[in-house]
Amino acid sequence: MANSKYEYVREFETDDKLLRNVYILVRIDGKGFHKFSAAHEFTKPNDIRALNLMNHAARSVMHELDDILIAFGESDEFSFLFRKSTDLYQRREAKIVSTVVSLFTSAYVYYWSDYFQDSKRPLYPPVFDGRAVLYPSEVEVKDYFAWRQADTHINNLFNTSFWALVEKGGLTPKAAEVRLSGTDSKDKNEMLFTEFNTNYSKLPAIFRKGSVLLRGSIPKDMAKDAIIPTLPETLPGSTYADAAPSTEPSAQSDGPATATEPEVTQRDSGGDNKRQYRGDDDDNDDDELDSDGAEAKEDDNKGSRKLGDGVDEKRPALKRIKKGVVIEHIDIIGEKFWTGAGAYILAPEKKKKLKTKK
Ligand SMILES: Nc1nc2c(ncn2[C@@H]2O[C@H](COP(=O)(O)OP(=O)(O)OP(=O)(O)O)[C@@H](O)[C@H]2O)c(=O)[nH]1
Ligand SMILES: [Mg+2]
Repeated sequence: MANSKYEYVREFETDDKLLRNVYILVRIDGKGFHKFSAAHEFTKPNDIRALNLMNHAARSVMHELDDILIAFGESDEFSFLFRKSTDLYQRREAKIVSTVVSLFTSAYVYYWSDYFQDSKRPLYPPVFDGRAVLYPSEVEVKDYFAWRQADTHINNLFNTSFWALVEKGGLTPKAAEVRLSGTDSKDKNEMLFTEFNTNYSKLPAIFRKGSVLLRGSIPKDMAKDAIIPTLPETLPGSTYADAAPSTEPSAQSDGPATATEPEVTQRDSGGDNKRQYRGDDDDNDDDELDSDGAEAKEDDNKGSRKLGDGVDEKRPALKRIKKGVVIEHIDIIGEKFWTGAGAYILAPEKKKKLKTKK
């Protein structure tokens, strides 16, 4: 296009390239989801439809952007970690963040009715914001994800306790808050177990641990936009303690166990965390191949992670697999994850010619 006299305005654009050779973490968060969740009658404290929809939208982002290594989601937020060497959009911050946010939001709306089956679309357009943070080393990356999962644990235990007191115990929101003030994790576990017959460690792992999206093996015939299977036992109307037990091997069979939870304790002082919601409502992997171009094949499940909620032993053997995005609800706090399922994330990067998308 020929230059025009107006073109000088381009000089006002600033360079927003992110530093090279450091991890790029993009976190998106729902705007005003306190209101959005109330307007759409999300079940409390966790709505499995909403969580699965978030996971679906995040999976769409990972399908589109190959350089995302792992994503972690809870509540109305998702974090995406890009490989250190990514050259996506020449590392221009605005393009990276806006693409992630836009893709996530459009997928959230696009797939809405697959999860909220009684409505065609949300009552109003949901909004997500986004930011990019740079992390120089593995230490910060591990601590970042530990921070988010600890947040999930703290908030979910609080919310589960709070709503048990309100919905089952008949307390007012204010009284429930007072009751929980000054309690730690152990106190809340004990209260749930003795007063509400709820073993917290047996609640579905998706609620307690959030969702971890990894690059892994999925069934050959699984479509890119496959609907994420719901935990049927958590629907409908089962807001907390009635939900079916998690089948993790580490879950304990009786007693108010805390052993499977990350080592985080927080004494509640009454209201410093917005995610602890207190009910004041009145105010392209489809044909992805291995690097050598061959379709991956396995005789059984050995050596591959499986899709789903960690209930591996109940799943049929995957005769034919391909690479895709696997959704797990596992501990990412601690070395076990980073040397096991997540080992590929921080492994030295293979030298390869990076694609540059514009
Ligand atoms: N009932 C219910 N509410 C949820 C669920 N997931 C998220 N929410 C709501 O979404 C909120 C997310 O927390 P925040 O991101 O801190 O709150 P926000 O209203 O989105 O505020 P901003 O992010 O600052 O715009 C929670 O406090 C809940 O009100 C869910 O599964 N069930
Ligand atoms: Mg929010």
